[in-house]
Amino acid sequence: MSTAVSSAAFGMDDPISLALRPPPRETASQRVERLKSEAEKKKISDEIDKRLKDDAQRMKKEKAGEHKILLLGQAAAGKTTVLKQMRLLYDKDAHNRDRESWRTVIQLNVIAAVRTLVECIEAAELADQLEDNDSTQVVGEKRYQQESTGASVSSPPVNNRGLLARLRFAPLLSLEPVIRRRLGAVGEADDLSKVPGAGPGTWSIARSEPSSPTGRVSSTVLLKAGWQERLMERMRFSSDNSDSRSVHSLTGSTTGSIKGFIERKRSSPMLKKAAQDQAASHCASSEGLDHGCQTRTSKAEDPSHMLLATRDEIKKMWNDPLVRRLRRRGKLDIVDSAAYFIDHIDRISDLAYQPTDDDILHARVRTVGITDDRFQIDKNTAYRIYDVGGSRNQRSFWAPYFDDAQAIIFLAPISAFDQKLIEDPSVNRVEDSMQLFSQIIENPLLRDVSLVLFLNKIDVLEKKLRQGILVSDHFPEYEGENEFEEVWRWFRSRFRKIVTSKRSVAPQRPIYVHTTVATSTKQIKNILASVNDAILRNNLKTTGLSY
Ligand SMILES: Nc1nc2c(ncn2[C@@H]2O[C@H](COP(=O)(O)OP(=O)(O)OP(=O)(O)O)[C@@H](O)[C@H]2O)c(=O)[nH]1
Ligand SMILES: [Mg+2]
Repeated sequence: MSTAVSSAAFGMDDPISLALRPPPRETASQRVERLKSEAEKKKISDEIDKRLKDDAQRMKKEKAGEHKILLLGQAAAGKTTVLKQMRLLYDKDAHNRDRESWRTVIQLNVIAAVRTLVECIEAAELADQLEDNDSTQVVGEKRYQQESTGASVSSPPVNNRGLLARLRFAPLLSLEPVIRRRLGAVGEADDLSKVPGAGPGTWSIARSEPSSPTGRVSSTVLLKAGWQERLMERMRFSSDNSDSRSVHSLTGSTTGSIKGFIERKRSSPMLKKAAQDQAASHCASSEGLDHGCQTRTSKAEDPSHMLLATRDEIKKMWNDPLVRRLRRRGKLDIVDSAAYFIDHIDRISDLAYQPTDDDILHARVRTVGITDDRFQIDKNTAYRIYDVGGSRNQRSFWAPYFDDAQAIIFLAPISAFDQKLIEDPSVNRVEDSMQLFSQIIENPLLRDVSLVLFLNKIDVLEKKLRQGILVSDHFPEYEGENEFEEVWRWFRSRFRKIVTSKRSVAPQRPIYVHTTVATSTKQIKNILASVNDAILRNNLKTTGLSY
């Protein structure tokens, strides 16, 4: 359909060449106009060619029984968890092959959870101290008055629980960057173009990803697609070479950081004693130490040994009255799976620990870029699943994958009603989910795509409501009881309203809504079976909304 026909291909007096020949005595401005119009026609022609090619490809795939499904939703919505479920259900061999690599991620998840707990204790104490300072000012004024009358007032006690916890867990926490490096993790603010294997183009926008607005290191780990293969490769390499040099340099820095920390805390006799006790017990707990901490063996940088040595302390901290209070009030800024892993710390810290299927489903790795997996569902059907990174700076990479999709599974974690986006702390996470869902259903490219909405993490929602966290504190327009069934029905009605308001975009498009716990294999298995039916039947254009 191209209009740029070469005169070498045809004689100058054939009909096409004659039609394309510039008019005689063409002026300069006419020539510009003509070329512009030709370029315009070529662009339209190319678009039609591409459309025809895409349609042909799509028909070929459909004929081969392959269905393209996109997993969409904000960060931590549960997209990768659904993908893991699919792997567990439809490709058990691949799931089992990956098992070992999840062990390291789970250990990192636990260590990051411990760090977050320590930070939360410190923050809570700081807030208490600031409050105390305010009252000290009042006390000071009173003291002045009382001193003048001969009475005395003692200053309020300073609590050091946070500092003690940081000290106690310093050896364990110092492993976090080591494991992140070992996994090839990408930092929140890292230049993704430097990630091994990251190509240009789709990665460029991700470079501007800001660090957490709180200034804290993210508790989740950012890994690029293919991390499992790379990790297994590295593990094989290190077991072949048992690189003692890197072990020593790493443990050197671990020891250095503990010593530096102890030095800085020398001013407090109570902390000094605790630090010395802790350093001594840490040395004692790392077997094979012939010459004290100076010549630590690799066990000091082995997360398994470190978790084993500190598991009772972790349990103690988890059950500390302050932490319990923060947990009860929903003030613990910790990932959803942290509680699961700490509850299973005895098993996870066992030296022979092997992750179970449930552990793998709870492990948290943030997706960067887009992953593409193929599952053979039965003899005639295959799924090609695209799992995307959900944070805001990743969303611009989704559009090229919309082209020939047949179904979208959109995940909205309604348990996040009391949380803000990491990327923008002024935005409520459920509001963001609704906005994103709205953008997806009004996208003309997705007019013919079956939509399946998972209102996810309802187990977490139920727990939060039981803890007394009020929906109306975050959605003042909510007037119902703070009761599970009423709350999830209300959120579902909010999403339904979005569908109704955008109905004109695709009046016949089927949309299914499920309340889900993505970590529950039994539930997801049933729901995926119905998703499968919906895609295969493909006769829902007449059904309209179906809840
Ligand atoms: N309790 C509970 N945890 C869930 C549920 N769904 C997912 N999770 C956990 O939530 C965390 C985040 O889930 P992911 O599947 O990694 O989230 P994602 O949507 O892929 O996030 P990005 O990759 O950052 O876009 C993981 O630790 C999951 O185990 C759920 O229904 N209930
Ligand atoms: Mg993911």
